[in-house]
Amino acid sequence: MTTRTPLMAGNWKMNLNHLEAIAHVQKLSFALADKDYEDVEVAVLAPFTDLRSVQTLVDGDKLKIKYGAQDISAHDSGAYTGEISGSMLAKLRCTYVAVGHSERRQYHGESDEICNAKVKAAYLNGLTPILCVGEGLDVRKAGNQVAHTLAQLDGALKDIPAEQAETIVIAYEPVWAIGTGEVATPEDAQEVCGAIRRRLAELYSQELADAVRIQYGGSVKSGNVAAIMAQPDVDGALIGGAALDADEFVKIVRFRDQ
Ligand SMILES: O=C[C@H](O)COP(=O)(O)O
Repeated sequence: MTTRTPLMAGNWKMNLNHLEAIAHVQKLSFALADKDYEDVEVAVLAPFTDLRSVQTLVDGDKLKIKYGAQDISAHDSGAYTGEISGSMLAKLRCTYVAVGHSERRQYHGESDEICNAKVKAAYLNGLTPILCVGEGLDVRKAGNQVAHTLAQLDGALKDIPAEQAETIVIAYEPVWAIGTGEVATPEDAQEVCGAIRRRLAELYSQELADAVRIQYGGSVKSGNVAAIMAQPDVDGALIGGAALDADEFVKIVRFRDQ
């Protein structure tokens, strides 16, 4: 049986300037001990303007924490004002990049086609995409959460070969649970995460599906993380608000103690 190392990733969203980012990562690095990294991977997804500072700190202090960006351009380079390319992120030695977060889909009109292009841009530059999928409240109320989420998955993975897809991270984030304090029940999370894994097996292979990490995101806190992580198809969390509090984020990383 495949062992999947849980990935606890803090998505800072549009919070923490580069000075605050340094202080925050330092606080995390002091609080986290080597043993915390033994069976959990820890990452932060920082604003673009923080990444160079985070890189310098991580490199200089040889920290085990990984870092990445919250978005990536679908384009390689050129006249795309305001965009940040995958090669720029790779140059900053980012490991991860979020693709298709619901806030990008909602406020920036990102379609599954755009997400697909961004997943391709990430792989082209050696970055690991954290592909975000999940349904809104109306879809959930209609009971269509699985079909909706799998359609997003299919769209974003179009023409992505198995040798790339085997490293992807999928974050299931029901939109109605993001930043609302409204956490999905562990059973809600398992229902969709399990369906995502089964779809990966259909699209690729059971072996690949067993290797891919699927996170849950949406109002994750130290008080609810253990029950969510106890679900068989949940391999980590994408944490928003609670990741801005270093002490709380460390408790989430130590979910086995909660
Ligand atoms: O990327 C993180 C998610 O949007 C969850 O955010 P939240 O933990 O503030 O609900």
